[in-house]
Amino acid sequence: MNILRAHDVSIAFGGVKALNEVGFDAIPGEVLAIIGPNGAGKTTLFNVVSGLYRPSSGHVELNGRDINGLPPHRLAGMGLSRTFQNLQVFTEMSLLDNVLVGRHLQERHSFLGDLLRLPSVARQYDASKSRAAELVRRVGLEAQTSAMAGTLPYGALRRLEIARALATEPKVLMLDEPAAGCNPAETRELGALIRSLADDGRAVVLVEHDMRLVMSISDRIVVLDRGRVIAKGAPADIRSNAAVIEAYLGRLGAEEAARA
Ligand SMILES: Nc1ncnc2c1ncn2[C@@H]1O[C@H](COP(=O)(O)OP(=O)(O)OP(=O)(O)O)[C@@H](O)[C@H]1O
Repeated sequence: MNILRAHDVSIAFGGVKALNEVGFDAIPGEVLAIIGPNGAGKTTLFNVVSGLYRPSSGHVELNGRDINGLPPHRLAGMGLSRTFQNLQVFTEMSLLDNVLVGRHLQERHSFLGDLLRLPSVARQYDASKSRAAELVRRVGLEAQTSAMAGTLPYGALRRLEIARALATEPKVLMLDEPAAGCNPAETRELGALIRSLADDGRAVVLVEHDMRLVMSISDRIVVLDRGRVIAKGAPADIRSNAAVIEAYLGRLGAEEAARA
């Protein structure tokens, strides 16, 4: 049932145990949110799962295969793709070219084939170009396909980033703070897009600080605090979970909130 599984993952930086036996499952068709206060370990978990860090213990499995220590480009080839908190778009390139760059990871062609300009390479390029245009359309940016990315408003850049991550045809899409910097209207549109990407059958895993967005699009939520999982469940359960409220507000704040 699950396509991505983290099992008892731990990692430390110097004396700081950033993750302590953390686990979760991601399921096709679902949005799984990873939340927690600042410094809880969310980004570190993303970095472990997407191949940037190797855990000191525990395992990450993609489609039942142990992927510990595999580099991001190998993971992309196996169906896992991610975005970053800081936008990674090329502002001097068109939207289409930005997505084509992401697509490049997916293609197989030889240096010699490129050099000789083989018809098969040209055909592959045409197919990639039309798929890239389709993905630009999929994220709602078709009117700007040929525009320079740098001319877009912030919310559109966030969508472009998602189109680029989709270019490797992932089955697992990991989004690191997809709504960071967006205004409320852009955030709502992004939420609808993210939900629809999961509804298409992908497993979507996201780290996000905007609780309204998280609560409205997630099927399940994992809450981290100081490197540990303190709660897992549906949005309604998480919203009323005492340990979660305390992690966010502190014990005194939680008591005040309960009295209010
Ligand atoms: N490369 C690193 N070197 C040393 N310490 C690190 C490193 N990366 C993370 N940490 C530490 O690990 C802990 C978890 O950090 P992490 O960035 O994963 O938290 P986070 O939940 O993503 O926080 P935020 O919401 O602020 O982005 C923090 O104490 C942080 O200082």
